[in-house]
Amino acid sequence: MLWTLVVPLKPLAVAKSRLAGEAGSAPRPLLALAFALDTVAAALACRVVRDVVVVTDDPLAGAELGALGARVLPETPGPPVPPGAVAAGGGLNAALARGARFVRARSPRSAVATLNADLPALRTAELGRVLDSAAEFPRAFLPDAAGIGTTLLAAGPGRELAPAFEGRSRARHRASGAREIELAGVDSVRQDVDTAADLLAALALGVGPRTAAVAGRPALPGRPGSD
Ligand SMILES: Nc1nc2c(ncn2[C@@H]2O[C@H](COP(=O)(O)OP(=O)(O)OP(=O)(O)O)[C@@H](O)[C@H]2O)c(=O)[nH]1
Ligand SMILES: C=C(OP(=O)(O)O)C(=O)O
Repeated sequence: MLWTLVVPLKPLAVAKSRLAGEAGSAPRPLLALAFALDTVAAALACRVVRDVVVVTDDPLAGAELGALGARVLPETPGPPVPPGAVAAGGGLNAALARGARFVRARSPRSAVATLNADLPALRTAELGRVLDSAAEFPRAFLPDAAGIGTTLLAAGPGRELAPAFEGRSRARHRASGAREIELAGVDSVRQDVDTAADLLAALALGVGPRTAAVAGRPALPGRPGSD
């Protein structure tokens, strides 16, 4: 099964607020952008990913992610949000639902999965295994490394995504009837980065080249875009 991924991204100026003052000298918006670029580059290289739709109102991130090959959907309908202004938006679940509607309006039988934009260690082969596993169920999700949240929520053809992110979303997605994916060896798909400790864990797994450059660390060899 081939998937269209919907990747949500907050405006960089307000993204990754829990990293504020904790991630050494790297500016937080640059880290947030690097995480998103490494996440989307790895996703675009995945054999079972047909395309990637990024839902964001951030003009810089939109331009850079578009240049990688993602389709960029503004989160706020209407005229573009001026640089420096932060759109009101409807929050993460509204952005994801908007992305899923956009995909299904064009291709009603698409398999759709959300993927968080803060997975800088994401490995293409591990994402492929998670999506292959998700294809066995009408809806499925992958818990984050902390075991509290969710990094990926998938809906097969004809199924509503029904995203219930924010906070304790693992329990919410399970209660919604989505199947929890219990694969071993997919740490890079689970390792979201919210805190300085998460960033250290991602660096230990090996991050993509853009995060490595911003964080001042070597990139994981063999990652898309690393040289
Ligand atoms: N488009 C969009 N994406 C969002 C929104 N809220 C969160 N996200 C994205 O959803 C994913 C998971 O969000 P969080 O881990 O809470 O990331 P964050 O909001 O940047 O981090 P904190 O500021 O520390 O809460 C990341 O890819 C975020 O960029 C939103 O309102 N709109
Ligand atoms: C929004 C979520 O992520 P985080 O734990 O990164 O806030 C979530 O897992 O539902």
